[in-house]
Amino acid sequence: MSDQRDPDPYDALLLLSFGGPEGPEDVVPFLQNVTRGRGIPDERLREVGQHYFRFDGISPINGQNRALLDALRKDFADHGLDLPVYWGNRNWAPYLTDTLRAMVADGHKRIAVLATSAYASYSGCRQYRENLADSLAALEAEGLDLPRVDKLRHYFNHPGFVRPMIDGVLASLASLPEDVRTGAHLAFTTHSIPTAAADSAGPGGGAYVAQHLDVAQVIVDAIREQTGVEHPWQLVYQSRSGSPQTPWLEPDICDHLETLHGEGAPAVVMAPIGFVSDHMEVLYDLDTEAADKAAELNLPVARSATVGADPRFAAAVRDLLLERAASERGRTAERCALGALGPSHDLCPAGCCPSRAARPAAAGADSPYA
Ligand SMILES: CC1=C(CCC(=O)O)c2cc3nc(cc4[nH]c(cc5[nH]c(cc1n2)c(C)c5CCC(=O)O)c(CCC(=O)O)c4C)C(CCC(=O)O)=C3C
Ligand SMILES: [Fe+2]
Repeated sequence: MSDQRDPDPYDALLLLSFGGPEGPEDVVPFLQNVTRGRGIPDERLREVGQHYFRFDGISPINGQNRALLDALRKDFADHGLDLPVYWGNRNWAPYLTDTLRAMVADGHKRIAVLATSAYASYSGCRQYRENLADSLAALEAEGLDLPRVDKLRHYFNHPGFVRPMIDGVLASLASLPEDVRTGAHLAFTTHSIPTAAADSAGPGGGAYVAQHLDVAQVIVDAIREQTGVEHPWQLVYQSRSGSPQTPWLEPDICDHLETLHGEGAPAVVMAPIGFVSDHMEVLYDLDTEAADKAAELNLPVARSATVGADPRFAAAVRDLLLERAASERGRTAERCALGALGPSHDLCPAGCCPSRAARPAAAGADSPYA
C-alpha cells in the first residue's frame, strides 16, 4: 500500500478536456475548432451554436473543470501529494499546446494525463491521444525537449466515479412523487456515436457500449441493495449529430421517453453516466430538450447528477495516478474497479479505437513519442 503513495516517476498531472465557449463571440470560433477540417460553413455553425447562444454563449464545461482542478489540488494537498495540476483543452483556451509548453518551461518531464472522458471510443480516447501527439509535434517544431505523457486508464468503473452516480440516482428517485417512485424506469444516457465507431471501440471492439452496460448494471444492483427495488432500465443515447445517412447508436433519449410513456411507465430517472460533468450536452440535451419532451408527455422525470468535482472523484484521480506510477516503477499496484469487466489497460494497444483517417496518437503502444 505504501507503494501507492509515491508519484515517482510523475512530476505533474495534466487535466485534459474538451473546452467550451465563454461568451457569444466565442461560439463560432469554438465550433470551428471542433469541426476543423470538415469544411462546415459558419452559417451552419451558427445554427449548431443555438444551444450555446441560449445560455449566453457560455458552456458550463470550463467552470466544471475549474471546480475539478480545485478539488484535485485540495485532495492532493490533504494527502501530502506534492504534485502540480495543470489544465489544457482540445478546443478552447487554455489550449493543450500552450499548457504543455508552460509545463515544459516549468521543467516537467513526465506527465500523467487525466482526460475528462471515462470510456473507450475514438471521440473519448484516441482523439485526445491525437491531440496530445499534435501538441507534442508543435513543441518539437519549436525545438523544445519533449516531456513524456502517459494517459491514465479509463475510469468508467472506478468506485470514485460510480459511487457518486449511485448516490445521484438515489437522490433523483427520492425527488420523484412517492406514488411513481417504485415503478420508475432508469434511463442511462451517454453520447451517441456512429455505430462503426462503437463497433471498433477498445482493443477488441464494442468496448464503448459494453463499458456503459457494465456501469449501469452496477448502479442498478446497488440501488436494489439499498431500496429493495429492481428498477427496469435501459442504456439510451443523446446528442447525436452528423449526417442522418450514417447510423449512430439508438434509441435517442427523447424517443425512449415517448416509448416508455406509451408503455405506461409512471416516471423516469435520466442518469447521464456517459459524462463527467454537467456540461452543455447535459444542460441542453437532457435538462432542456428531454425535460420539455417529458413535460409534453406529462411524464415525471428527474435527472441525476454527474460526478463533477465530487471529492470521491478527486480521490479516484489520485488513486489512478499513484496506481500507474507504481506500475511504471515495476511494482504491482492495486487497481480498483467495480462491475464485471475489471480494470482497463494502462496503454492502448496499436490501432485501438481507430479513426477513418489514421493519424499519429501519443500515449499508446503506437505512439511516435517515447
Ligand atoms: C463520445 C463523445 C463525448 C464524451 C466524451 C468526452 O467528453 O470527450 C463527447 C463530449 C463532448 N462533446 C462536446 C461538444 C461537441 N461535440 C460535437 C460533436 C461530436 N461529439 C461526438 C462524441 C462525443 N462528444 C461525436 C462523435 C461528434 C461528431 C463528430 C465530431 O464533431 O467530432 C460537437 C460539434 C457540433 C455537433 O456536431 O453537434 C460539439 C460542439 C462537449 C462540450 C460540451 C460543452 O460545451 O459543454 C463535450 C464534453
Ligand atoms: Fe461531442
